[in-house]
Amino acid sequence: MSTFINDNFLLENKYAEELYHNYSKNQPIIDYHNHLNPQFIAEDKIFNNITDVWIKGDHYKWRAMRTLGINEQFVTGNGSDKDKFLNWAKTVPYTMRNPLYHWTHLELARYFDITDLLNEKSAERIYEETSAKVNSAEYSTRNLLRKVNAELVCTTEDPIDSLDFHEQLAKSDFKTTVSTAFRPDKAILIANDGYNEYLDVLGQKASIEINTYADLQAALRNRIEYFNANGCQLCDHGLDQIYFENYTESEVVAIFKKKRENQAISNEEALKFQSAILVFLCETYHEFGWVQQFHLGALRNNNARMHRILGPDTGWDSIGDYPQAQKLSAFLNALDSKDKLTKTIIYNLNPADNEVMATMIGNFNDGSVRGKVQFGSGWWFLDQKDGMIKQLNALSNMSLISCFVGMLTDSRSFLSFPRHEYFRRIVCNLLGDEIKRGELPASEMEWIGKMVSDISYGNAKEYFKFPVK
Ligand SMILES: O=C(O)[C@@H](O)[C@H](O)[C@H](O)C(=O)CO
Repeated sequence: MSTFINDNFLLENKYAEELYHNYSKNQPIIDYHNHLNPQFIAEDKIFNNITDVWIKGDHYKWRAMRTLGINEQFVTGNGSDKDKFLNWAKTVPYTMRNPLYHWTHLELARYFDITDLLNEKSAERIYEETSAKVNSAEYSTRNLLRKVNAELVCTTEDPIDSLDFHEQLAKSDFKTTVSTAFRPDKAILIANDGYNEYLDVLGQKASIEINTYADLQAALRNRIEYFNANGCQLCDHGLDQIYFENYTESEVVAIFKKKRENQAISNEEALKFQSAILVFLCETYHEFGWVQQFHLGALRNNNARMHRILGPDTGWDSIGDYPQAQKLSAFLNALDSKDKLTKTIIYNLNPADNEVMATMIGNFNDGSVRGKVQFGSGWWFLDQKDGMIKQLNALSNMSLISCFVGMLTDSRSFLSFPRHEYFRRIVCNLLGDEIKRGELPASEMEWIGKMVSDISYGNAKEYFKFPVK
């Protein structure tokens, strides 16, 4: 057995080991937010090689390779898949203390039973060994999900997307439920390039010509009904901050009219519109009983040159320093005041906002639902050991970690599910460490084990109430 990724990886004492092995390890995975491609699952795609399934689409790896000085040709460019892998292998030893180092070796161990370290020396052999397996029926997309005991995966779709693959999967005998999250940010961000062109497509999909603000609301509602009819129970927003400006309905109607007439709108007008449409959407989510997610604080597409070449979500984003508390509080209060605040998960990208979020959720946990408003797991740059521990500590210190719905991969790769194991080991070690130090009673192992089991699976099961196939 490798001395590195072994059965007690990240577990520093017997209490942590007992909590992980007896109460967490075997819990199924509910991956309630990711960016996986549902077509690959529906068609049960067999990947060409390890690069195809493990490096393509993974901007975490891309950033590390670029930082090491690897030419873009071997990151996202026209380099061969094998050369891209060899360059990734060369990079791995330099990722020590970045979560990629742990994730890489966890994934090689869990999917391929490879416990050797990945580096230039082992690269060729590991490429051949993993690629031969990946390019086989045993490693088809559905089998990759079966290997990790995934009970449910929730992809992320735009209102204009078709859910044909989700419909196909719902009718299939594939045991893993494949749901979706409704992500309408493109309909909100009125100042973005291509906004009117996007609305034209949205109108076609909803069979509603979008000329007025009321038309836009009708089209979005139409698509929410379509998503809901296909089992969607979740939405997702990735915004720099919550928008909550004072506006009147007539102002918003006039602003939208100006936009549809291709007139310039001011930043203030854009914020008024974004505030109004976001409230409309959230009131509709409440009507449909959905869970709403807000990913707040990313500073996106910072490298204009590379954004022009590669587009969004390709590794050129970073942590923003937007103010969050005041607008978020006013926004949640406005919905709560009308009894239209649905179950909500808030994720921050700036760790300076951890305590803001951990205390904010308490303002609207009104006793109506257990854990109604959640502080989401460490996201993006924070979904590593340090970031997860900080989020868990803030949540423990200022709310109830026992009601936490736990981990999600937020990933674009079908080999990322050991991130759930990574998270579960960290949770068990945090609690095990406090038991060892006498800060939690060792007499309550069963109770603490139940907490761990709930955070690993049971709380998400109860909170989302996804239908089980
Ligand atoms: O929700 C987002 O916008 C981010 O999660 C984004 O998708 C990012 O590319 C990501 O995958 C972070 O894990």
